[in-house]
Order: sequence, then C-alpha cells, then structure tokens
Amino acid sequence: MYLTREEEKMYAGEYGPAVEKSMEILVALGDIYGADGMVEIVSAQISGVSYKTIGEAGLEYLDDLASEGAQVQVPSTLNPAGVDLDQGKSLGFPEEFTRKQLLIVEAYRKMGISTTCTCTPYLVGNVPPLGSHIAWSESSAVCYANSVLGARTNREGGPGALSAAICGRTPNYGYHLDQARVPNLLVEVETPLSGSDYGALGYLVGKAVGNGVPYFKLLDKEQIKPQVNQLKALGAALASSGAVALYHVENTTPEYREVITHTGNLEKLTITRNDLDNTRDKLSTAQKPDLVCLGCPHASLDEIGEVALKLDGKKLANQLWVCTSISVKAAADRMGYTEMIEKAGGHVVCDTCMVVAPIEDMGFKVIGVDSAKAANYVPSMCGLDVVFDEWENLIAFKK
Ligand SMILES: C[C@@](O)(CCOP(=O)(O)O)CC(=O)O
Ligand code: SF4
Repeated sequence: MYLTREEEKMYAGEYGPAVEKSMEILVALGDIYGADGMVEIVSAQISGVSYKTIGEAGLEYLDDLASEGAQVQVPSTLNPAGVDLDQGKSLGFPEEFTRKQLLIVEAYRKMGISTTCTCTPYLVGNVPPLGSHIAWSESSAVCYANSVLGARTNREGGPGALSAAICGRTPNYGYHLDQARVPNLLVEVETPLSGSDYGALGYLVGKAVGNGVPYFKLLDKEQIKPQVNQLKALGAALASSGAVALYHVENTTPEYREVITHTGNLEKLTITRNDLDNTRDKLSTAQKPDLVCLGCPHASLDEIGEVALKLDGKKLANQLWVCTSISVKAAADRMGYTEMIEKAGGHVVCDTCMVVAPIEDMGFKVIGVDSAKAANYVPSMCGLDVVFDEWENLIAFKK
C-alpha cells in the first residue's frame, strides 16, 4: 500500500518504537484488507480496557507502549473498564482485579487517552462530524458513529484503534469508502416500536444481515422517529448478533437520502410484533433477576432520570446498577437522580458494565437487562442467566 514520506518515517522507526510498532500493525491491517493507503483520523475510541477481557498479556502490551513514550495524536477515549474506578470498593469489586484494572487505565492515561471509560463516547464529547474519518472499536459505538453521526470507521479491534490513535491514521478501506456504505437488505417494520423493541429488532436483523448494511423503513415516521436512546440500542444489538457497522433509517439517519436509490431491488425482510416478542422470550434464560443492570450501551442522562423518578420514595427488592460514564453521572448527581436511585437501594455505576465487570465473581446469578446486546452477551461472557424485558418489569419494590 502507498505510504506518504511521513508514514514511511513512522514505519522505519524514526519516531521511536511505539510509533513504529503501531504503524506496523496499521500496515499489516491495510495489506490484509486491501487498503490503497492511509487516511488521517480525527478521533479514536479504544476497546480492550477491562482486565477481564485483555488479562495479563494486554496489561503488559499497554505497559510497554506507555513506557516507550506512546502518545495519541487525536482526541481518544476508552471503552468501559472492569470496575467503577472510584466506587470499586463500596460496590464490592474484587480487590486484586481492581488493582490490575487501575494499572491498565493508568497505562492508557499516560498515552494521553481520556480515561472516561464509556461505550457511549458520543454522549460525552467524542462526537466526530459527518464524513470525518475515525478509528473506533466498541461495536455499538462504531454503529452509532457510522449510522447516526455519519462519521466513517471500520469495526476496529482494540490494538487497531490504539495504533490509529498513536499514528493519527488508519488504513483506507471498508466503511471509509462510499461503496461499502450502500445497503444490501431492506427491513420493513410493520409494528410501532417502543422500549426494548429497538434492541429486539436489532438482534433479529443483525442475525439476518451478518456483516451487511440494513436499511430500515419504520412504520410511521411521524410517530416513531427514533431518538438517540433508541438508535444506540438498535445499533448495539445489530452489532452484537451480526457484524454490522452501519445501518440507515429512512427519514432519520444522515446518509439515507444518498442511498435510498439502492433500495429498489434489495432483498426484503419484514418484521412483525410477534417477531419482536418472540426474540425477547428466546433471549431470556431465567425469570427473576437478583441484579438488574441497565445502561447497555451506557445510559444517557434522560434514561437515568426516568429510572430515578420511578424509584423516588420507594425501596427496591432486587439490586440495581444503572451503568454510565463518569461525565453523565456528574450531571445525574447534580440533577438529584443519583440520590433518588441510591435512596431506593440502587447504584449509578460508572466506567463499567454487566458484561465487562467480573459480576460472575460477585455473587450474582440472574441478571435482568433491557438491552438485547446485554442479553446476548451476559450468558456467554459471564456464564450467568439473563432476563430480557422492559426495565419497568425487571425492577421489584419492597412491599
Ligand atoms: C462487548 C463489548 O461491548 C465490550 C467488551 O469489549 P472490550 O473488553 O472493550 O474489548 C465490545 C464490543 O461489542 O465491541
Ligand atoms: S456490553 Fe454494553 S454496556 Fe458493556 S461496553 Fe458493551 S455496549 Fe457498553
């Protein structure tokens, strides 16, 4: 692939071993996927943060890079870690795990990466504009960035996104190019959508479309135009049951007008109310959750607000985590939401989630979720049972 003189220098080690190593990774990826050259990026989002998923080998790799002086060249944020970085002890996270986790985050911090550990960076200031090239790796965030923001990224792995952040570039292939952004499946949804329907829809369509690009026609554009919270749930589920990186929603997402002409001859999938209800039932493996975990992807301020108002003045019978970023929690604190949730016996948990935290070692057995992505991953990544339903049905109050 073609490299500019600057990129040649990076590759040849003229900027030190961290840049050299990172450029080698980018060139290898570019060669595998047939990139013609590199493209400059404006933002990075780096997964592979939890000690649960990257382990000792990951920690060593990051420590080496940090001690070699690696520095990111573009604004970069981290994916969720395995613990709440501030409230780890009071929430009962295992001590040794927490110690390792803090070392990982410290290595990233040294590289200049913001330690806002979240899968919804677009809610806390990492918001690349339409048409910009970026390297993001959290699959739900990739889906959001490509589809809702109209930025351009492949589904990077953690090392790929980190290398891109260090070099300020990523190989130019896949979703960076116009031709990969056209839809290849038309999805007609025949029923109005609300709550966890968006996740159930994403789960079903992700299975059908694999690594393709679905184009959604929702029932009634006036009534059910999806907003940020719904689009994040839809994209997260699409990206977890399939390898989706981009979707379009008619009258909603920014690139639908450019691709609408391609929808005429597409294979069509019709989704009914029954399809969505059956999906929710199929994903559930138990009935009564001992821990309800909301915020997959990380909750927005208004999602936390809805839960807080419902809990206000009551006492919970099961445990509750509402997972979010430190920035959104700060706003929730000021709004009084955190206090309402805590008084009811729940927690606003930062930096982590039900999938990347070691919840299987914390005494929980059945996790209640309102997210299809979490319902898909909790059994496989934590080995625990899951109930997938609307959050209002999952929480129970003391009589
Ligand atoms: C399941 C996921 O949301 C979180 C775990 O990823 P990681 O530990 O950051 O690599 C990753 C993803 O879907 O990209
Ligand atoms: S599993 Fe869900 S909450 Fe956890 S990092 Fe992934 S999208 Fe975020």
